[in-house]
Amino acid sequence: MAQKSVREIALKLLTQVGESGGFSHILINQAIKNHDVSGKDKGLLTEIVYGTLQRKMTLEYFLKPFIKKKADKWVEWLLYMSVYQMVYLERVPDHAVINEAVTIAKKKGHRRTSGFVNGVLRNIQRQGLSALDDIKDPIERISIETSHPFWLVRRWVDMYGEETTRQMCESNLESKRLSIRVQPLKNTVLSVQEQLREEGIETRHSLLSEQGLIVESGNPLYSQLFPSQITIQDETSMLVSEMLDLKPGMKVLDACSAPGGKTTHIAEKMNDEGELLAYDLHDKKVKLVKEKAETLGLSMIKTKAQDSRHLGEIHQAEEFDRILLDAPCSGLGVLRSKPDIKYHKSESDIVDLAKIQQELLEAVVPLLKSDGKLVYSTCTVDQHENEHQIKQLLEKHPELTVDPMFFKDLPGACQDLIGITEYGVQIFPQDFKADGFFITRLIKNS
Ligand SMILES: C[S@@+](CC[C@H](N)C(=O)[O-])C[C@H]1O[C@@H](n2cnc3c(N)ncnc32)[C@H](O)[C@@H]1O
Repeated sequence: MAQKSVREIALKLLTQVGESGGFSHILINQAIKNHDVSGKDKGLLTEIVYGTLQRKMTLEYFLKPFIKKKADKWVEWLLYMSVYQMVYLERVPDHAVINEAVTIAKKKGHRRTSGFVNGVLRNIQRQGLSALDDIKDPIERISIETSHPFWLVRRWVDMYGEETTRQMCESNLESKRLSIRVQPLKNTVLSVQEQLREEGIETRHSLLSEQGLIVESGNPLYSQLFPSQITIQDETSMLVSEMLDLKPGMKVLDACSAPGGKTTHIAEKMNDEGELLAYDLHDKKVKLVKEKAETLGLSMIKTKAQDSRHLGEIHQAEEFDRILLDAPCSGLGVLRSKPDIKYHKSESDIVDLAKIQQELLEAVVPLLKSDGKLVYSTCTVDQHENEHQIKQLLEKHPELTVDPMFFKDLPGACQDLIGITEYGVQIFPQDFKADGFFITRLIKNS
């Protein structure tokens, strides 16, 4: 496929997800399939789309002095992706980027539009870009330089300090590294690693889960082992089920289970023996969990559509040995793979989510057996949704404590993390170049 088409596809994706959100690698994979994008064009498409989304605010800053009038959204995105290539992709010459942008503008708009695009990009080429050094305020500087909204940077600096925030924001600009989880009831990690190597996929062992492999090169989505013997899952996400202290035969509740990454991990860790009830809000969502379980050949998982805030109406008190509440959250730990989230979330979303998280916690606590353990996790970096939730819950429930064994059970690689507090562990995206997660384990004392 000619590069021209790749950039047109990139523009379509960017205009679509840049405005309305909902970006994921699935969308890119779909576009690759639908348009039959091949070979190195796949890499270019992925790089342009992720890179432009990840750096949108920096690109806006660069473009601002050159745009004097309001342009259509698609024209703005065309300019963003062109400047992205001019600044960050060394292998693509500027004149090729400009010619391509002008061709797309001609095809999609009026002659005036292509003249405008040509003028803006040529002026940038001639005059150069505004220096980021000109931004004196440290929060604004991090915000523009790493393309994170001002409110978010200020919030993170208040919570974690300037240095950690800068590291986190810079780390969010890196490309996402894939990791996989081996279905241990079907294959061993060593043999999977060997089979992947034969398929040209190099991996190394995860430090966070004995079932985990980090992909160093190659694409496991094209492996023969996918999806029945390996699951794509971030290694910090794997750590969540690792921390549940599971044994075969237990009765386990997964209150927010879709699409089922952690549910299936739990079943694998329990040897597929015992009871595992997996809930989520809608039929469509629990269907994903069911399908994932079937694909991996796991039979212990029972799924049902259910608002877990009302689980007390269908379950007895003290019914479960283990409970996982992998709560709905703002997702600020996964900005590397879903960069659109940072432009669409607001502080009021965090307040709303925190309310639901507390309601979910309150609903599942009575269902936990005496001496039972509850893991609370989110894929976000925000004290309000994480540490504060646990603090608030413990104040209301003297029967609960943070399980002291939780900290001992954390893998060696986590022992010195700066995110460890009395309430659990906040893993930052820069810690393992993986998703940011908060994880804690509570125990109900008899
Ligand atoms: C972080 S995701 C769970 C991811 C899942 N544990 C996994 O590893 O694949 C949070 C889930 O909570 C679900 N959810 C939100 N509110 C809920 C509620 N009141 N009851 C049950 N599930 C809810 C969402 O639909 C979403 O699928």
